[in-house]
Amino acid sequence: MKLIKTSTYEELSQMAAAQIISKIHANPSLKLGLATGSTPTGVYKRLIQDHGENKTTYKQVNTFNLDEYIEISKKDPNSYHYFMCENLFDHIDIPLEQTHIPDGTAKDLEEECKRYEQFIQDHGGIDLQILGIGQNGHIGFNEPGTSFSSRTHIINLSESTRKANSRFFKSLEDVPRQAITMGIASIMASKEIFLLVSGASKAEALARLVNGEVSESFPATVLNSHKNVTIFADKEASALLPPP
Ligand SMILES: O=P(O)(O)OC[C@H]1O[C@](O)(CO)[C@@H](O)[C@@H]1O
Repeated sequence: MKLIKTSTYEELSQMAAAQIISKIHANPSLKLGLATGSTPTGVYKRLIQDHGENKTTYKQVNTFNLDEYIEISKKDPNSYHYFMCENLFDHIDIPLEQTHIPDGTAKDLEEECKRYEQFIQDHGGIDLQILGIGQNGHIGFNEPGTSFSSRTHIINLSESTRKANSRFFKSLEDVPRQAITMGIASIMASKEIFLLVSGASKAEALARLVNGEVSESFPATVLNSHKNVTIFADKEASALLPPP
């Protein structure tokens, strides 16, 4: 794993965005895996800014999001569909039909998981996956204990994840109890992974990922066995890492 430490969140976002943009220039039909949550929003802002200033085009890019809440309509401001439109898709020239997110309102959710997994494979897989990390080590919505061989599946959200995400909802009660998420094996099948880690609240998780043994009890540790991972971490998130 390559670790890039930055002084600030702004620098982290700038550096990760610059690398994503250069990959799109090198491969205009990049298959780009996307994450939600607070961490990647700085990167998305810079992609939008660069699209305005330098006209980087997304006309041939396909995006694949990691996850979506179950039983939240796409029009609900708390859905990840809504989040992605607000934070990225509505501000760049990507055709909406080339943006893909699991459908948490599908009638047959098991079937939707199978469809989404197959769909990614039919597109030749993900070239570059952007990831955040939960304080409990979750990647996508794969909570501790999720099998490393899991493919896209339905997950029961842990209370700690629901609590962490309740900041976006009116109350904890409103936070969904389930989501569809790409599995660990689906994420690991990506050719390259950028993990974005920001803030003191993620310092322990990052230290455990970097120093710890690979264990299903802390899903992100699986990244130690991927061949092409870059971690972008700001100063606060790096605080508990051993000195170089
Ligand atoms: O960037 P945040 O908001 O801390 O979220 C971390 C992770 O948690 C999730 O939002 C799910 O809870 C992931 O999608 C994200 O990568």
